Parts: sequence; structure tokens; C-alpha cells
Amino acid sequence: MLLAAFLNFQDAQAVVVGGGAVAERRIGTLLHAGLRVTVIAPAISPAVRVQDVTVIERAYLETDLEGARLVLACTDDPATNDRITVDALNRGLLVGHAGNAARGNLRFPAVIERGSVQVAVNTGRELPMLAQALTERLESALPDSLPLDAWMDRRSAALGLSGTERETALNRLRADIRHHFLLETDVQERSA
Ligand SMILES: C[C@@]1(CC(=O)O)c2cc3[nH]c(cc4nc(cc5[nH]c(cc(n2)[C@H]1CCC(=O)O)[C@@](C)(CC(=O)O)[C@@H]5CCC(=O)O)C(CC(=O)O)=C4CCC(=O)O)c(CCC(=O)O)c3CC(=O)O
Ligand SMILES: NC(=O)C1=CN([C@@H]2O[C@H](COP(=O)(O)OP(=O)(O)OC[C@H]3O[C@@H](n4cnc5c(N)ncnc54)[C@H](O)[C@@H]3O)[C@@H](O)[C@H]2O)C=CC1
Repeated sequence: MLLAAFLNFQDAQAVVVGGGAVAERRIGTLLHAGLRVTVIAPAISPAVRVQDVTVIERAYLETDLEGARLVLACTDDPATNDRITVDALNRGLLVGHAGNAARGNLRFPAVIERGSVQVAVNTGRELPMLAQALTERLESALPDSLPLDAWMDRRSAALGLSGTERETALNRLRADIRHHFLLETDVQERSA
């Protein structure tokens, strides 16, 4: 099993090697998470160029990894992707290999978002259509709005209490959230 975790990589430096269709999709994901992205490839597509990235138009060199915290090997040459991946692993970096994810230490899930909530699916292998289908199913089960701020306020207030009052308030909140998703709960716990 892989470690399921969400990484705070705001302002971290990413190096994407390859400037084609796969790089384009991954760059969108990286920028959305606040990373700074440098793209290195001899041929960089217009769709990559228009994104907020630094572009270096030439083939990959190992020194390109200096300063990077995350690396994506997205070229169409498997041997180059292998080399980038080994170089990055040797430097202790996070690296994704576009053609053979098992060689790297980073996999990309299918993701749905509602406000600050993210639901990610990884199949543990190369089955992106399954990951997409599962997230679509989850999306249709998510209510349009999640009263996150109200729930946060109630949780903060509950954490400010002590003893049984705190426990009761947390149990009520838990029950109300479960009710929002039509999940079974002890009815007595719910708010009036
Ligand atoms: C291992 C992994 C990569 C990793 O984890 O680093 C991987 C690998 C490969 N994908 C391939 C193909 C495609 N992938 C997509 C799309 C997505 N692929 C994603 C994830 C992953 N893809 C990871 C496994 C996830 C899991 O299973 O849990 C999604 C979910 C997330 C994302 O990319 O950000 C994203 C949905 C985006 C969305 O939701 O919009 C499409 C387009 C489409 O479907 O429309 C195609 C073309 C159609 C097809 O071929 O299926 C190929 C074939 C290469 C070849 O042709 O040789 C390989 C390599 C191989 O299979 O070895
Ligand atoms: N993980 C995924 O979701 C998917 C992965 N793939 C894999 O990703 C690979 C790339 O796919 P595409 O983006 O569609 O290819 P593409 O042909 O659109 O782009 C390839 C890019 O690699 C660059 N490149 C080639 N040699 C290089 C080098 N030595 N140094 C730097 N850049 C170099 C090219 O200049 C070009 O920008 C495929 O070969 C396949 O193995 C393909 C589809 C989906």
C-alpha cells in the first residue's frame, strides 16, 4: 500500500521534463497546488507555453534537478524517463514517471474538489479510467454545498468546552454531518 497523504507544496519548485500532452495536464495539477514550475524539453507545445511556467528549450541534463523538490519525467522517450527518475531518486526527490509509475515514488490520483475538500482515488496500478469512474460516482453522491464554515465554527466552539459538554457538542456535530450525507446515526445526538 502507498502512503495516502496530501502534500503542502505551496511555492515549492517542480521540474517537468517533457513539454507535450501529459506534461500539460500535470502542469495544471502542479500550478493548482501552488508549485513553481520549470519545463524542460526541446519541443514545448503551445498549450504548455501559455501556462505560468518557466521554459527551457533543450534536452534534459541532470543538473536541471538542482533546487527541485518534485520532478516529473514526461518525455516520450522511455530511456530518458528512466534516467530522470533514477537521477531524482538518487537526490531523494519526489518523482513521477509518466510511462511507468512504478519506477517513481509518486502517483497521480483522479481528484474531485468541493471548496477546500479534495477526494482522491488511486487504483494502485495503471487504471486511470477506473479512477475517473470512481470519482465521478463519488461526485454524484456529494451534495452541491457543504456548510464547511458553519461546521468549522461549531467544532471550534466545541473544542473550547470541557468535559461532557465538549463531548456532547462534538457528538451532535458528528451526527449532523452524518445526517447531511443521509448516514445512519443515533437520532438522539442530532440537533433539534
Ligand atoms: C499511473 C498513472 C500515472 C501516475 O500515477 O503518475 C497513469 C498512467 C497512464 N495513463 C495513461 C493514459 C491516460 N491517462 C489519462 C488520464 C488520467 N490519468 C490519470 C492518472 C494516471 N495515469 C495514474 C494511474 C491512476 C490510477 O489508476 O489510480 C488521471 C486519473 C490523473 C492525472 O493524470 O492527473 C487522469 C484523469 C484526468 C481527469 O480526471 O481528467 C488519459 C486521458 C483520459 O482518460 O481522458 C489517458 C489516455 C487514454 C488511456 O490510454 O487510457 C497511460 C497510457 C500511456 C500510453 O499510451 O502508453 C499511462 C501509463 C501506463 O499505463 O503505463
Ligand atoms: N501518465 C499518463 O497519464 C500518461 C502517460 N503517457 C506516457 O507519457 C509519455 C509522453 O506522452 P505525451 O506527453 O503525449 O508525449 P508528447 O509526444 O506529446 O511529448 C513528448 C515530449 O517529450 C519531450 N522530450 C523528448 N525527449 C526529451 C529529452 N531528452 N529531454 C527533454 N524532453 C524531451 C519532447 O520534446 C516533447 O515535449 C508517453 O510516451 C507515455 O509513455 C501517455 C499518456 C498518458
